[in-house]
Amino acid sequence: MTGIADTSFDPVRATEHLRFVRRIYQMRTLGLGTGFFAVAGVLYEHDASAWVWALLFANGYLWPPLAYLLASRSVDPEYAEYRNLVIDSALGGIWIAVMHFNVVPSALLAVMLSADKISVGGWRFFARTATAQALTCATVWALLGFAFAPDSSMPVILASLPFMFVYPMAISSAAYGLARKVVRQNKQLDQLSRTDPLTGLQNRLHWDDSATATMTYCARSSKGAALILIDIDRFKEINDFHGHLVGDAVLRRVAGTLHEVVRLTDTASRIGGDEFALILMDTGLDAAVAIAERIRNAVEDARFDEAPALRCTVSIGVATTGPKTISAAMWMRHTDTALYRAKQLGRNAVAVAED
Ligand SMILES: Nc1nc2c(ncn2[C@@H]2O[C@H](COP(=O)(O)OP(=O)(O)OP(=O)(O)O)[C@@H](O)[C@H]2O)c(=O)[nH]1
Repeated sequence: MTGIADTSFDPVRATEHLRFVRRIYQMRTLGLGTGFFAVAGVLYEHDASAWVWALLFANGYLWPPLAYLLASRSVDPEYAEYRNLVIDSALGGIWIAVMHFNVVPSALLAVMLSADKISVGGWRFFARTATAQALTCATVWALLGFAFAPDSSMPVILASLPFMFVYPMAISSAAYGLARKVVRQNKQLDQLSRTDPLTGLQNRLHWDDSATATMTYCARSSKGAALILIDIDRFKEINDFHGHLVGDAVLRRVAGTLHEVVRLTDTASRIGGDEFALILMDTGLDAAVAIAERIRNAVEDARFDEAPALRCTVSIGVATTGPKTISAAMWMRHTDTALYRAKQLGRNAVAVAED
């Protein structure tokens, strides 16, 4: 802790805060717009003076746009909006006292002003706003000589109905929208955490899950799958001679070749620096070797604008699931041995795991 406030501008957070201000503006417009009628029913019965009506009108229809302007133009829109929410509660407290605690609209005001605070800032924020509400309510109640008339007439109840129905629906709909957003963002995060940023293929994490899931599926369905391990030959030399940017282009080209051969049910992953894995579902050894040869040929034929003289090859090991591969780790080891043999054969070769 340096004790110095962090004043740096974060555009992503600023956009989030403005979105929050807009969301609250919509909720406030709806809540106060319908809440106006709940209070108006009581004011009508009390034969309230013109200035009280003017204040109610200002609170119901002028305060929402004013609060929006104040928050959206503030240096710290989020902080300003939280302050506006406290003001909402304080104003609500005033109206409860002005209504002499007429039970239906007063209870509605108290409940709605509590529910939206909890949904926005949790119980601690609710405690702050409830305190503000209680203070203004007590002050105005004292100024009005502790007037107390809790009975609600039918017209007052009817005038409260729009607020009673519309506002909770809006709060629920906003909460549902936020929950869906969280689910969507979690999916995106999961996708990102499983993707190799350089090649767009699945990363090692996903490969481990896919290999295990494939083994389970094969054991249950008595179907087979093939695993192809691909390693770029002398990749270190490519990096050393042409530079890492060209090395990256080679990695992307090999990944592009894998993208071209996979079907929806297959999985292509980058599982190491220059090592790739392909799981082919429902595929026998011959078909897997044919695909491995296609990959080997495609990489051999590849040319690179960044390094026209560069020729690149891959060594490939192939193994299918079978009695010897009772776990994903064993399947991997089996295929790795085949890949090692392909390297021993002089590289740019495809080798099959021995039974
Ligand atoms: N450009 C680039 N290079 C990487 C990346 N990740 C790992 N490498 C490099 O990949 C190289 C892998 O080299 P080795 O494992 O020695 O293998 P090799 O040179 O291909 O040798 P053989 O496999 O025996 O043919 C290392 O030099 C790593 O620095 C990457 O994301 N980009």
